[in-house]
Amino acid sequence: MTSTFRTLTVPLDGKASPGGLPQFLVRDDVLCWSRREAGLVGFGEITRFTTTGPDRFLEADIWWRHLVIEADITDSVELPGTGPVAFGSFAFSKKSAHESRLIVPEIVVGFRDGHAWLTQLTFDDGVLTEAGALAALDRWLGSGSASAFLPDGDVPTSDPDVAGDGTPGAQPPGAGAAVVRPLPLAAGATLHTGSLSEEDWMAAVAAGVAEIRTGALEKLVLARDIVATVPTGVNAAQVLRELSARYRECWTYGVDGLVGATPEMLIQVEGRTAQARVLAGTLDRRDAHGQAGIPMDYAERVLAGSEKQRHEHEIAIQSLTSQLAPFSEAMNAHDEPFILELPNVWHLASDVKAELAEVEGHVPTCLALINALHPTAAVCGTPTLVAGALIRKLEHLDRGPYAGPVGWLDAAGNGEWGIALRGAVIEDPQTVRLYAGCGIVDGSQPEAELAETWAKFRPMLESLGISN
Ligand SMILES: C=C(O[C@H]1C=CC=C(C(=O)O)[C@@H]1O)C(=O)O
Repeated sequence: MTSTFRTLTVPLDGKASPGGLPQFLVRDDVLCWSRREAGLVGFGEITRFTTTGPDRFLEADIWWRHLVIEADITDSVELPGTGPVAFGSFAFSKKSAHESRLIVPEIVVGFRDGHAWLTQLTFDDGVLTEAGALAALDRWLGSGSASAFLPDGDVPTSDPDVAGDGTPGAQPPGAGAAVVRPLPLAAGATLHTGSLSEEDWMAAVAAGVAEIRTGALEKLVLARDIVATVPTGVNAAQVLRELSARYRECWTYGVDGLVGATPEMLIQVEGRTAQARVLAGTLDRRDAHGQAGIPMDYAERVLAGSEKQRHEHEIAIQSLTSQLAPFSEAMNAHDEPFILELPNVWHLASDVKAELAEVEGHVPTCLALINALHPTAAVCGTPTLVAGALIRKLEHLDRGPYAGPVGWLDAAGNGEWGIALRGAVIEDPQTVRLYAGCGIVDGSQPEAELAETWAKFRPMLESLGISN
């Protein structure tokens, strides 16, 4: 690649899009990071970096820094997420065959704090203009309406080469804004066993508990997969819209076939401030009759009042804060965890905030932090190496990107990276592999953990139109 990497960011009129970012989730191939009405949506791809192995985060960090250091950036908005941006997804395991990736889109639409913007990214020669960026957005949306988002209402002259060049399969931008209720059921969809049958997975949980009782480790997270076959084809854009409408406390992600809505923030970096949301401790909101009738005070008693759940949570916070400490000047975590209410489950949650320290004259980038933080006890266990080895022995599963970091980063090192939970990989247009796991400690019951995996599959099953 010899041409210069160039980007242009211009403001959009957020008010012209009252539905915010989910309105732009109109294509199955969008790159997505969204929470409530804010976030980033990417269209197209101008380059990508892929890698495997133990140094995947640092290799990606170096690649990205090299790319942006020479970039020609015009940015009149100047917020985290403006200018050059890459979306990424990383394998959970350093031994995984799955490729970790950073993808640089051609177009990004961003919303945050009442601001909206559009970025065009390119290696091509030629002048980047607001009109050209809007025309490119139109092309991805398959419409001629992007100019309605200009702050002053001007209708720019579109680039005649690209204007009106609707992309096959795209829907008009408004098409995805409304949430369809009740959820459409996918005709003929079926579910299949993944790597392990339910019985074999429960045996693995029992083996994990036995190992914990020997004192070899304190906590272990065991996951399993199931496969959904959807003969009518998976509508990824619809899945993303459903997840972002229903799981408003979560971060909805879509990167190269990996889709989901995670409640767990691995690390969010904005300038010198880093934040994380640590979860551990789960209670299904459905009662024995399948009704979501469990009251909050019951959840508080069972989660916050349970020694097992508190212990599991304590281990998760300890694992994050001890890894973050060397990069921080100051850190605060609430003494008491809070109850996070999601449509499917309750969680015991804690938010951690750190003021980042300069290391060798630089604030660490989000990928440098991820390199130190991943895998946390919430998805692996404690001690990490013992838990990791046991996961490989007991799960019989390459987790791929499940439970790995997923998110975005910008040229300044800002970014948001969740842990890819409550998600799935769209393996082909009719096949989706769903993943869910549970923290296992002394006292964990295999049947209860199996039931918990079904509660954690629920967001994806519902958004795919499969009821359980
Ligand atoms: C491993 C998963 O959840 C983790 C995050 C929150 C609560 C968890 C738990 O209570 O077991 C898990 O540690 C998953 O959703 O697949």
